[in-house]
Amino acid sequence: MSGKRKAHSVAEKTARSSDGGPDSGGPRPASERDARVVLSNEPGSFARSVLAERHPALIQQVRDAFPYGPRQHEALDALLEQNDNGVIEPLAPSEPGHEQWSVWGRELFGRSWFDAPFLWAESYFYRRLLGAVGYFGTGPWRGVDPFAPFKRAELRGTAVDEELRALDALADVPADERATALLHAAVRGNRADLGFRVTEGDAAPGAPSEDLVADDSARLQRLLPAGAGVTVAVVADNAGRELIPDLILIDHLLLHRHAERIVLHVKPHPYYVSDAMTADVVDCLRRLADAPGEAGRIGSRLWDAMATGRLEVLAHPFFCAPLPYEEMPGGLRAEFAAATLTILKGDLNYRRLVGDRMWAETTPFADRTAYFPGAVAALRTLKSDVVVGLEQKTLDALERSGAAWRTSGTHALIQVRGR
Ligand SMILES: O=P(O)(O)OC[C@H]1O[C@](O)(CO)[C@@H](O)[C@@H]1O
Repeated sequence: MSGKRKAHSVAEKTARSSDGGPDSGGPRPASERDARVVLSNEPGSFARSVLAERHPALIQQVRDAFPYGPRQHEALDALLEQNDNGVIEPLAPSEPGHEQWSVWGRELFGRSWFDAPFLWAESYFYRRLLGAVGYFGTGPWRGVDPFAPFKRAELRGTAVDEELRALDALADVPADERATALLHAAVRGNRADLGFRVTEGDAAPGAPSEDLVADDSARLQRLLPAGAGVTVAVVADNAGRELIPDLILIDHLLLHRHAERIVLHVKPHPYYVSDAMTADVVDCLRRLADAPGEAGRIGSRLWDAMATGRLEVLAHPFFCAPLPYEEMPGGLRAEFAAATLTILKGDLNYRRLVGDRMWAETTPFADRTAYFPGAVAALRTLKSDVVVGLEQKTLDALERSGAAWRTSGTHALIQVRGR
């Protein structure tokens, strides 16, 4: 299927379905063939608001967070102008990734950002933002994460202190209850998304309303019985307040031998504001290890697990590619195939897993992920229009509620497909 997909032009890939619903409003297509790619050019759509509102706000936040020189300010001005009024320009031939992006963007350069697939446009925006601040350059700003101040502030915050203290109360509860609590904390952690907060106000975890629209947690637990001695892959999403509960869940899986080895996949460079890189894993491990009580014990166990190789961090370049997982390269496919279960965190990973299209919401999750090499679980807070695997009665109730349940971060899901 992926080979066939790749041969399609962007025009075919983005063809509209006959239902024409731009966003959450209209009925979704009945057939898979008709599900259209999410674009950002529909007035009033969520995708459009990300490009039109979040991206300019983000440029401003990054600009304010660093004492950049004239070169960076000019490049950020140019990116803002292009984002608002201009067309998509290719990377300069001297820029790292130029060749790769000229293939990925072949049919999109010269067009408006708003006409490109949403997934592509967001991904390229982050690549251009990093370019503008000199992240890939040869000068002194090379490798300086433009989102580090936001990630650091979050990690140092008192909310994290409270979340870590709460672990003391969990230390003595039976292992299966603890497992459920930690699983839900990892799902809820996905609400702590700094990108989401650029324009939404503080939508952090701890707020009420973690409403699961699908809950396959029992299936997930059956896939990882205690003592199984297997390898599990965890594809991380955000750093800080999301990665901390992810690491705590990882510790639980290792401690109770639900997994013998865990591979934690992170981004190779800054992405979608708060996405985790190796440096963020290190910061979170330090935060845990330096904490008193149970959090500190978890931190030192994880530190040891890194030393023995039971916990390994990988940063494959594909995680910053503007592509669905269906088009993952062979090496990464083999990694996932070797794992008994791959757990994908977050909204963006979900979009890439099922495909960033306006699927009928009741399309089975197992069908959309049949291509994935091995069992796969999605732990996600809903922050974009894409969703599959809902039961009709759940969907009806959500629609009747009148709430912006798809995009407001108030709802979450745990979906699992076995082998
Ligand atoms: O951090 P997460 O859960 O992947 O969420 C990122 C989400 O934020 C957005 O960039 C903007 O809301 C979405 O497009 C994206 O799916």
